[in-house]
Amino acid sequence: MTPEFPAPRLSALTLPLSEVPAAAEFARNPDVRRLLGSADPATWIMRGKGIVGLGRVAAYRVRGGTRFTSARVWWDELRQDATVYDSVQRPGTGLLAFGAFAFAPSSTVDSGLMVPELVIGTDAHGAWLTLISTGPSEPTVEDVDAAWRRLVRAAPAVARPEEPDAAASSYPTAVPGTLDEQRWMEAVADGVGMIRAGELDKLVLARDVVVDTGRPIELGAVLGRLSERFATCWTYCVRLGPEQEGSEQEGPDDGEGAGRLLGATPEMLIRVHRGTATARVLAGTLDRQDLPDGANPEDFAGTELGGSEKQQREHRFAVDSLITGLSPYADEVSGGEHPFILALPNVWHLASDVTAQLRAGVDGTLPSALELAEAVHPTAAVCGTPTETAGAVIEDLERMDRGLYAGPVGWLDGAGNGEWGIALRGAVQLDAHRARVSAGCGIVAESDPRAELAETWAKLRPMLESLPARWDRE
Ligand SMILES: C=C(O[C@@H]1C=C(C(=O)O)C=C[C@H]1O)C(=O)O
Repeated sequence: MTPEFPAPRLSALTLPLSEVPAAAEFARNPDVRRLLGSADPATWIMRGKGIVGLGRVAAYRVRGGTRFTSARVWWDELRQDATVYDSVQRPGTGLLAFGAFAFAPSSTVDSGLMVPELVIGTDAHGAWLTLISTGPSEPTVEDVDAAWRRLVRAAPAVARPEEPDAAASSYPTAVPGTLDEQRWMEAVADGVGMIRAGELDKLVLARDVVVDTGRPIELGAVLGRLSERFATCWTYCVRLGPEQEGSEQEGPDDGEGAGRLLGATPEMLIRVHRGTATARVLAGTLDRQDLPDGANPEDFAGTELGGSEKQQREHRFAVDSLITGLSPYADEVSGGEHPFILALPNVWHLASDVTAQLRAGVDGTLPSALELAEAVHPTAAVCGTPTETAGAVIEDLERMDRGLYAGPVGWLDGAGNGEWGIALRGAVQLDAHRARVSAGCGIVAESDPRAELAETWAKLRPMLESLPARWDRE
């Protein structure tokens, strides 16, 4: 069921932020988190840098096994027909789309891309702004100014958590989604049995909970809180489109936010910047709440993760799957031999950074970030080994449609650059005050269902604690 959405003709104008009069105040401190008070932002933020998209001029939604290919065809057409004026020329400048893709080809949830009207980006070299409009005429600086005034609303102040960080391992406002805790642990036990029987090597099983915050979710505050607390993760947010199924037109925002995907992921599926691909593979987790009193955190994580044969093996499956997916596109793939420990506020992970120099294909062009995201998704960090078997077992045991959870989320530009994270540590908004939050764990032969359940709570915590965030208006 692939709806046909004609790609519109677009024009894009990218300027250094300093050349946009209306943005003069923002340009003095171009921390993109300051834009989070704006309506319906799309985000990709790490340490206050990254990309925020406001408004939208085009969107494409698709389902099924060809979701990546269809989206790429749509983007290629749109990009070839577009007129782009870009005096900055860096990854993320010029034409840009945010996107999210369902974990499974069988998902009944839409995947797709959406092109914002205004893009504000910052990287180590500076800040820029892109205005994207429909029609062939070149946008002017006056148009950019007008769009800024219309779309940008500064954040009120800092985001604060509404409730103190809960130390408990369960949350009264979170009710089980598809499987309750007991049935999910039974599914894990079944998975362990299949692994021990030699049917597969590794399996990632997830579960979902539904959170009701009791009043409208303050999106900007939630994103502000996530990006502040999980500064070394990528704070993502994208809403692919209006909620009417199969509609290609941008409808009025129903104000409910249904379908919006948001979170702060520590895992980079694939980043392409000027012909170099990089990935951060995670697998192997330790809850910080398990730190014994008086123990040294680094030593504890080093022993429990670095020194654990089970965790190292779990990790290796994930690295190998990434390298296998990437190798056909690269002359050389390096990294992953010596996993390091990534410390996050809630957990420690075993992590590997992998780098590849991309090779041009038969048509002489380098693969785009989206092409590579398709090639490497799903890695064994979120699916298992072997991939096909694990995918089928997941559907059977989890009994839920993962939707956008654990799928690629991120952005791409007109030159093929992009960053696609894995949509983890996130939620999908169900309506104004409810969200579905999902988390999973790698299962191997030695896995214990109760320990895996505790691990899901550790991974759910970032969202459960951030969803009630409010802007501090004092
Ligand atoms: C599946 C999730 O996380 C993944 C699984 C991990 C593990 O099993 O140790 C670690 C990081 C992620 O690759 C999740 O956060 O939901």
